Amino acid sequence: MTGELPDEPAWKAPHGIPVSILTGFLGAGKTTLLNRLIGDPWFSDAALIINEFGDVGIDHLLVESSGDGVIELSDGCLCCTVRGELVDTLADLMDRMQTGRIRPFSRVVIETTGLADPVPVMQSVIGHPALGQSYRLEGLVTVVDAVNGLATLDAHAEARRQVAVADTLVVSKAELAGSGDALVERLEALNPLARIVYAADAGVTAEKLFDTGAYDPVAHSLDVARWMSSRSDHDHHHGHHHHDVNRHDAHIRSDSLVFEKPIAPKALAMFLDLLRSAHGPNLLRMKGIVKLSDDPSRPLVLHAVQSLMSEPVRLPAWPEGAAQETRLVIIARDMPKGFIAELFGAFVDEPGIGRPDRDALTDNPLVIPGMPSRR
Ligand SMILES: Nc1nc2c(ncn2[C@@H]2O[C@H](COP(=O)(O)OP(=O)(O)OP(=O)(O)O)[C@@H](O)[C@H]2O)c(=O)[nH]1
Repeated sequence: MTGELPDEPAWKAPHGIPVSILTGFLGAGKTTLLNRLIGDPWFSDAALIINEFGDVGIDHLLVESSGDGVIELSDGCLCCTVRGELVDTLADLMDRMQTGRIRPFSRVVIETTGLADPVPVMQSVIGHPALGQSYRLEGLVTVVDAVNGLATLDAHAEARRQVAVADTLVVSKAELAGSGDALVERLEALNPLARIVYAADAGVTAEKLFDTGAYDPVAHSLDVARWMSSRSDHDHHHGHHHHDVNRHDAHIRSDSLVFEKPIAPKALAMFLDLLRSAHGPNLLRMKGIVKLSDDPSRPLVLHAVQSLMSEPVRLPAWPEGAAQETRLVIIARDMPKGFIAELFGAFVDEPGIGRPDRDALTDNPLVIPGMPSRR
């Protein structure tokens, strides 16, 4: 779970119960959205973790309490509140399921409070040694209010982070806001990885919202092709000018790269180690699909939140319609322009003028102790 690359190029299916996180600033419309979706059959084998029962207004759905604060809704969804640390709640749910005290669930949705920084929540899922065996991070959904969204993004760093690290952005209250173009443009600039949907769109079902297919792009219809294509290409061709549109967003930047030649697994491992040790705290989100030299027909999918990387998944084949080349998109704070391409180039390409060379980088005395450099 700490991001070791698999030694064997075997197909590796994702494991663990998928955990989706729903966030959004105060009053953005998280509860309204959950209320609409909770009747979906998708929720019947889910466990929903919320902050307070009152928040979700599910009273009409309550049937029975299985004791100690886990309740079962009439459609089967299990519901509980966070008590103490989130990791304890997740561990407790798993324990109860395994000991037969609550009915089995096959997915988890966590609604965070409006002011929460979602990164520690995500890290508590993928960074926890024991929980990481039982759960995997499926994705982060952030609700943004079309009426107040721009002002909220201006005023609150937490709101910008919620947008910057999301897999999916849901625009609520669009019917009250006229053209939401300025908001959408701002969201795209803050996070070119995310797909943007409208809360009022009837096509937005629980399954479509929460199952990102992040780790299984062959079975799902193509999260990878989407996040690696349209808007990151746009980003390429147009440089980064729209990152400077708003001074508040100036230090959150995305950087992406495309690389055609297959990459040696070792070179990739070194690149990732160095990226995380040198840039971990500022790295908000990374997604990538990598063409490895051991078997270029089976790409590796990478996901990271800050310095924590989910276990990489080796796909059996390239997603249909996706170009068969390595693509990495990184969203980071205070990242020098072109940093990723420079660093990547040092590991996979010939070192060039103005590009740090591999030996110099791996000898860097500033590399965090304990981070293997695998020379
Ligand atoms: N018109 C309209 N109103 C909405 C929409 N979504 C939410 N609202 C309203 O916005 C207000 C806040 O919505 P909530 O769903 O409670 O927001 P929340 O994000 O759960 O709020 P907190 O729990 O306080 O963080 C409520 O009055 C909702 O009725 C929407 O899509 N359209």
